[in-house]
Order: sequence, then C-alpha cells, then structure tokens
Amino acid sequence: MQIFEKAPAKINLSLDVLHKRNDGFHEVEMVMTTIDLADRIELTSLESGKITIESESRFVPNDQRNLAYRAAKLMKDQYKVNEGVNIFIEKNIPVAAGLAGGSSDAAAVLRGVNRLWNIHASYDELAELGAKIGSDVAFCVYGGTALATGRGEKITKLPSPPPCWVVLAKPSIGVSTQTIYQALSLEKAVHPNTEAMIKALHMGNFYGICAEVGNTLENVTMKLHEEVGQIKEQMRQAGADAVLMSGSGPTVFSLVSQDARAHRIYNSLKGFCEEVYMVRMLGYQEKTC
Ligand SMILES: C[C@](O)(CO)[C@H](O)COP(=O)(O)OP(=O)(O)OC[C@H]1O[C@@H](n2ccc(N)nc2=O)[C@H](O)[C@@H]1O
Ligand SMILES: Nc1ncnc2c1ncn2[C@@H]1O[C@H](COP(=O)(O)OP(=O)(O)OP(=O)(O)O)[C@@H](O)[C@H]1O
Repeated sequence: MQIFEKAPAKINLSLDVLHKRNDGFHEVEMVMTTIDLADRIELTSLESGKITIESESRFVPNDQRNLAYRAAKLMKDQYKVNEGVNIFIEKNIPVAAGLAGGSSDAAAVLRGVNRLWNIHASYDELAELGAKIGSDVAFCVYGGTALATGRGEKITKLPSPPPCWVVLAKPSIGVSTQTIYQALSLEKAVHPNTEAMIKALHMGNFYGICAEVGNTLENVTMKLHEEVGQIKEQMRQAGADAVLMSGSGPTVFSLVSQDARAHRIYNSLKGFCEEVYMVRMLGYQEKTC
C-alpha cells in the first residue's frame, strides 16, 4: 500500500524568547502559520519491517539521522508495529532555513504511518510523540495557525490570517538553530507583543498583523549574516506590507496584500538570491483522525 502526505513549511509571524530554562532550552511564545511551500512525502509499506529513506536532495541525510526516519521509528516502537515503511521525500522546502522543513517531514510521517499502519492515534498523541523529535514538530502535526509555548511544543490553535502573498528569500547560507540560541543575549533582546498579534488574528486585521510581526532571534542572526538585513531592506523598498526573518533564519519573508507588489518583490529578489518563492498562506484546516 502507498499513501502521500503534504509537509508544508511554516513561518513565525512572531517569536518571543522569554528565558533560558534549566534543561538548556528557551521558553518561547511563537505565533506560527503554514504556507503553501511544501515537501511531498510518499510512504510505501514494507513487509520486511525495515524503515528506509529515499530523497533526491543532496542536503538531507538518507539514514537514521533523517527526522522522517526518527518519526517512523518512534511510531513503530510506541505502537509495536511489525510492518516497515519506505519514505520518499520530494524536498521542495530549503534546508536549514528557519522554515521547519525537517520538522514538517517528521510530522507528515507521523500522520502518514498513523494511516498506513492503521494505528488510529489522535493528533494530540502524534504531537506529544513528535515533541521528542524537535520543538517544531508538534506544531507541524496540526498545521494551520497556532500559538506555540513551552519550548515550542504546547500548541493552542488560532484563527489563520486573512489571505495574502508570502514572498520568501533564503540567502545561500544555512543557519544552526542551536548556534543562534547560544548567541542570544536576553538583556539586550527585542520582544514582540504576542498578545497584540493574537488580537489582530482574532480580528482578521491584516494591517494589524503586519504591525505586530517581530522575532527576538532576528538581531542575533542578522549580526552574523549581513545578507538577512540586506534582503529585509530590499523587500521593504519594493513595497512589502511586513518583513521578518522566520525562526532562527536565515530565510526572510514578506507579507503582501497586493498581487502587483508581491510580483515586484519577487522579481527584485530573484537577481539577488537563488532561492526565492512567492506563495499563499495555507488556511486553517480542521483535521480529525
Ligand atoms: C527557531 C524555531 O525554528 C522557531 O520555530 C524553533 O524554536 C526551533 O525548533 P527546532 O528546529 O525543532 O529545534 P530543536 O531541534 O528542538 O532544538 C535545536 C536547538 O535549539 C535550541 N533551542 C530550541 C528550541 C527552544 N525553545 N530553545 C532552544 O534553546 C537548543 O539548543 C536545541 O538544542
Ligand atoms: N527530512 C529532513 N529535511 C531537512 N533537513 C533534515 C531532515 N532530516 C534531518 N535534517 C537535518 O536537519 C537540519 C535542519 O534542517 P531543517 O531544514 O529542518 O532546518 P530549519 O528549517 O532551520 O528548521 P527549524 O525552523 O525547525 O529550526 C539539517 O542540517 C538537515 O541535515
């Protein structure tokens, strides 16, 4: 049997870091939403009981280090499944970009093998398991728009933003999340107003959302990689309604309501960056098992 799962990228509309915890992680408040830039996951059941990974991308490991492998292994162990699975990853989301590509692949595998192996676990159970793989996996299990707290694994659903264009540009560098969190100095940090962002989402106020975007990690990554600041400036000048770095970076996104402006931003970045995307937000979808 073979099934498919879509694994969409996320952007952080706001990302606040509150304090460093005793376990080494940081307590965060993040408003995240999924966008229509997605990997495609193909799952084929294997009677041998093995978990195998295939991908045409040279940037992702095709062994136990792949987050998708870890997701399948966790499900197999937790629910004592004899069957195996071959996981083919069509990689469209840039890697180490701040877009949760690996986390979304892992979440898609959790959802996918749940169906493939007839496990019937709830999304809450999958999210709890996913949190063992990485801080962004729980959010990626549900998708849509949500507030993520704790180290990112506690999810509260939110209304999705009004439809708009999201133009993304990734400079040709990869960023390690751990390095950025380590370089963060909380005394000098800038904090977004999460409450105001949530209020703007509840009101469906696009310009209110644009006014509240903010990311505590942005200054840290920008100091290490000047390309982030340069892309932000270029997007602003080309008429973006809001501009922000996603996650720990280095991808920068802009929110744009008008088609013509979105095209202008896309075209102005195309000569500057190899990886530029113009996509829609993905609306909130109620998912049940
Ligand atoms: C920056 C974000 O992408 C925003 O969505 C996430 O917070 C990162 O999520 P992720 O890539 O799933 O990160 P993880 O694999 O869980 O953690 C990678 C490393 O980032 C640091 N980390 C991550 C999350 C968090 N709340 N505090 C941290 O300090 C830790 O050093 C950790 O070892
Ligand atoms: N399926 C996968 N897709 C992408 N990267 C993977 C995958 N599995 C493991 N990795 C490894 O994870 C690292 C981070 O990749 P990823 O694309 O998830 O980063 P990211 O977009 O910055 O994530 P986040 O926004 O959650 O911090 C890479 O170095 C990559 O080798």
